[in-house]
Amino acid sequence: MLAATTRLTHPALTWRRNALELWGERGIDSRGLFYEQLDFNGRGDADSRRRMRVQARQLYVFARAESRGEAGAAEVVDRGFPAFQRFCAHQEAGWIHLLEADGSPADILRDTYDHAFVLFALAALARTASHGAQARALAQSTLGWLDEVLAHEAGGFHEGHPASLPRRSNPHMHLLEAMLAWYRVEGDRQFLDRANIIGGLFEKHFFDPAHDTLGEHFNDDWSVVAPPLGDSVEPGHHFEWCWLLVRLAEAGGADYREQAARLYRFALAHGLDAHGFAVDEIDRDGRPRRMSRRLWPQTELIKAHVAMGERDAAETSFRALADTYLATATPGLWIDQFDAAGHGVSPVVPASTLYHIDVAIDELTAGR
Ligand SMILES: O=P(O)(O)OC[C@H]1O[C@@H](O)[C@@H](O)[C@@H](O)[C@@H]1O
Repeated sequence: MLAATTRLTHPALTWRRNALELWGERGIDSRGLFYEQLDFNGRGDADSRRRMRVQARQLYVFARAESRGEAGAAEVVDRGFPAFQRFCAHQEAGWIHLLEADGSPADILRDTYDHAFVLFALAALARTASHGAQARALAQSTLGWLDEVLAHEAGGFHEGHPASLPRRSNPHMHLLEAMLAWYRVEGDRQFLDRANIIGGLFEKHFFDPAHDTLGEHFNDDWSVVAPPLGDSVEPGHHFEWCWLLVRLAEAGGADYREQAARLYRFALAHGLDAHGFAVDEIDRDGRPRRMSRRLWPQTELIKAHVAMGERDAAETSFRALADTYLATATPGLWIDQFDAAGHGVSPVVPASTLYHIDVAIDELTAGR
């Protein structure tokens, strides 16, 4: 049974403990592989294929919980980390994209976005007592392989190996997140340098100063692809980049806080619905496209509020999130998606909801 050993002063911490208890008990199978999803009664789906990125995200969450001293988390990590290495490692190098339910490889694509989450999880594992050395060694080989095989001659990284188009800003955003996490753990300048390089890509290619928007999809040479992909704006990504760019500057890296504020303001002005929830997609003129609203853009909204120093707004957004997205049947479950009319449309709870909520709660409660 997972139980908090710290005092729970913010309601968000109680909700996180509920989530950790549930996912720690029900969200991992006898082999140590995490389920993709639970149903609203908290039952895992043994027949689903398993995406590597979900395994990495769950490992991140439980490694962080172990470092905070939450009872039971270390056991989950002790089961999950060896299984991750056994099932997800590619036989040559890197990490495969997808597993069959029986654990055999279903897609051996090595995807850059996925690898960002491997590095992010390894940074959290590096802080644990028993897995630090192994996590450091794996991060070193993963980064080396990324540089060797996935680096693109026009800067940044290919989408994956084998390479595909369009290229996206999104994997680079999560690599920035991972490099900042490693810099926090090691204090080693190479990680800040890597984070700065991604910041440079943001400034040069991803940020559109004519619109104050973030580009999502690009050709090989970083030119923006044609609409509709080329002018798609995801408010959630505006908030997520805003948060990370502020953290980059605070870590002593390059300072893109002005652009971060412009992304934030654009998404606040055009990317929220009448209830203040972040919608899934608009265009670069601020016109609505997909007015559904997943959970993750809401967690990014909270992180961006915190990064911008808007504490009251962060608390208000978190309360609205809890009022609407917390599932009532089983404590610890969060609804993943509502349609434009406000009807819950996710029939199950994806495991990644735990990661999205966990990072937002860390930000909301830091220093409180
Ligand atoms: O669909 P899941 O796996 O929950 O991910 C949800 C979202 O996470 C965010 O951090 C971004 O990377 C998004 O591009 C992604 O769509």
